[in-house]
Amino acid sequence: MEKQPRLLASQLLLKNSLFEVSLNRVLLTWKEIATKKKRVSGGIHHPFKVGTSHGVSVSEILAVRELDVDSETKDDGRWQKMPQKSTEAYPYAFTVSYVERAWQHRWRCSDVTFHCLEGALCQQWVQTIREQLTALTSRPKHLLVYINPYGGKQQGERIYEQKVAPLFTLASISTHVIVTEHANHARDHLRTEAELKKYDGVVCVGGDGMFSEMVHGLVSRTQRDNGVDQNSPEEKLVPCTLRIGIIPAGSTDCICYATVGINDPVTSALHIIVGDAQPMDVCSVHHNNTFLRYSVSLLGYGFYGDVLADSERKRWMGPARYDFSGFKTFLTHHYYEGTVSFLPATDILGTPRDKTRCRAGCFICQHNGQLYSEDHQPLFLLPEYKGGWRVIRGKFLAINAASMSCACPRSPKGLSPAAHLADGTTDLILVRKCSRFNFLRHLLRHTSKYDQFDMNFVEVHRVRRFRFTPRYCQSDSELDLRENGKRLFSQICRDHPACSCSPAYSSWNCDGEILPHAAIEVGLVRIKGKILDENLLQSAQTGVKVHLPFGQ
Ligand SMILES: Nc1ncnc2c1ncn2[C@@H]1O[C@H](COP(=O)(O)OP(=O)(O)OP(=O)(O)O)[C@@H](O)[C@H]1O
Repeated sequence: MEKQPRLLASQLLLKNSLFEVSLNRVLLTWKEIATKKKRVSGGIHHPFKVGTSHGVSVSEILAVRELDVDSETKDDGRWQKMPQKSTEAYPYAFTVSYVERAWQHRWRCSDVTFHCLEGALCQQWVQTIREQLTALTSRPKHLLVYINPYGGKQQGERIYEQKVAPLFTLASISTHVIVTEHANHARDHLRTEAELKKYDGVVCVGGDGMFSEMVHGLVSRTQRDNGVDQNSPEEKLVPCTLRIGIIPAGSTDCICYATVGINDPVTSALHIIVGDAQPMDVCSVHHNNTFLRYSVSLLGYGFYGDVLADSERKRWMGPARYDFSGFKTFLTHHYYEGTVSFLPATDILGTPRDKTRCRAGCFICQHNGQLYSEDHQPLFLLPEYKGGWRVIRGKFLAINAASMSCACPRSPKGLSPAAHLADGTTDLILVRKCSRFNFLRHLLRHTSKYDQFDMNFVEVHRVRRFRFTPRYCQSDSELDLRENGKRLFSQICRDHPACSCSPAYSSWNCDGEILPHAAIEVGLVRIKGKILDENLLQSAQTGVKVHLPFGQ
């Protein structure tokens, strides 16, 4: 790495020991100076070992502030440490708040306070560090925050006020906070009223449903402002300029978990503050050339659709409704007949069953993503688009399209562990009709180290587009009259699951929302941002810049 010129270097006091503190454009470092008389005065324990160098990347410094040493040590009646002689000799101090990487992808805010001999030196340090922070252009300064007070355990407001707002204040981020009053409040506000030019990003405090509202609001607004028709699957979408941050406060928070590696509001807030971003693939779902929804994680028909439909009727149960409905749906063991057509992604690196895992700076995403950059020819001109469709008819317990691993705390490797966040594909998983026992084996493998695709009734394809048509209709609106009797009968069966007959239709679970149509066509659009976090793909921010939708 190129050696950076030093901006400042001084000997400063830290926890009663002298440190050589140095700053360049990239790093703030401090190293204890080994002297015979190591301690300047009386000994308190400190965690820094002599001679060990400590460093924090400038991009992970949250704030710097001058400290009023007098007020820090004056007697206000509360318990406090005895004033140290050393701080009398070094009466000026500044504190640097920075990101500390804790365990399991968890980030925490840490402080380090340096004491100086002179006030001018202290101010110089504060000013120089502030200048470096101001130069970081990817950091947000003004955020629009939506809180769902009813998501998850209904703790959204408390989580924001107690854990997130103080960090935004520390980092000098101004916020406009809206507590939603009804479902789709955030989506509609973003789509119509929000003065987006005033903000550097939008943040949702809630679960996957709230994130989905933000995606729909922002993407729709951008297309409308630019005169783009979302109903046409061939239409090239205009990129959004704002990013979306997620503070997890929902029931499953699958998107946060899959992108950050952990569901922790403080970690997510810190990722937002330092301006991390992660590109994401987005599926657009159409029915008869009418746009229905976007999906960023799971599109599930059959099992996951039925679980959602049942759990929505049991919202009063809280997060436990998913367990209850999951168990109930497993017992009903309904399968659905239909035709799945899909366009395999043949020009890409990686397969759904390889051992790769998407990480920040993922090579596969970068390589495959090149295909979708604006500099390349439209996808529908690629040879594979001409007649490359495959068709599978059958009886399915589940049809799932995973645009990301869909990892969550219950299934840490996810529905499709090797799926990529931003490679322009989705993993289509078909689970054919099988015994309850085999289906249970398949489901349990999501929570174990065993391959959930290594079963003869399961197949997985990495695809660019797919369609599904249920057996009993050409399309939902062109129902075959002869089948009407079956549909009616199936509805009765659905209402009375003791009957062993399977209903004709399931619902699509689109990122936790029910879709009103069974017959759908799915293509991918691209939401693009940039990746700054080096350890993992994980970052709380999603750079919302939509690129190519796929054409036929
Ligand atoms: N004020 C509100 N009142 C009622 N519903 C709301 C309100 N604000 C948002 N919603 C809706 O609540 C639904 C669920 O919200 P959210 O995703 O935040 O929590 P969750 O469903 O518990 O979590 P997850 O989606 O992660 O399982 C969303 O679809 C959203 O549209």
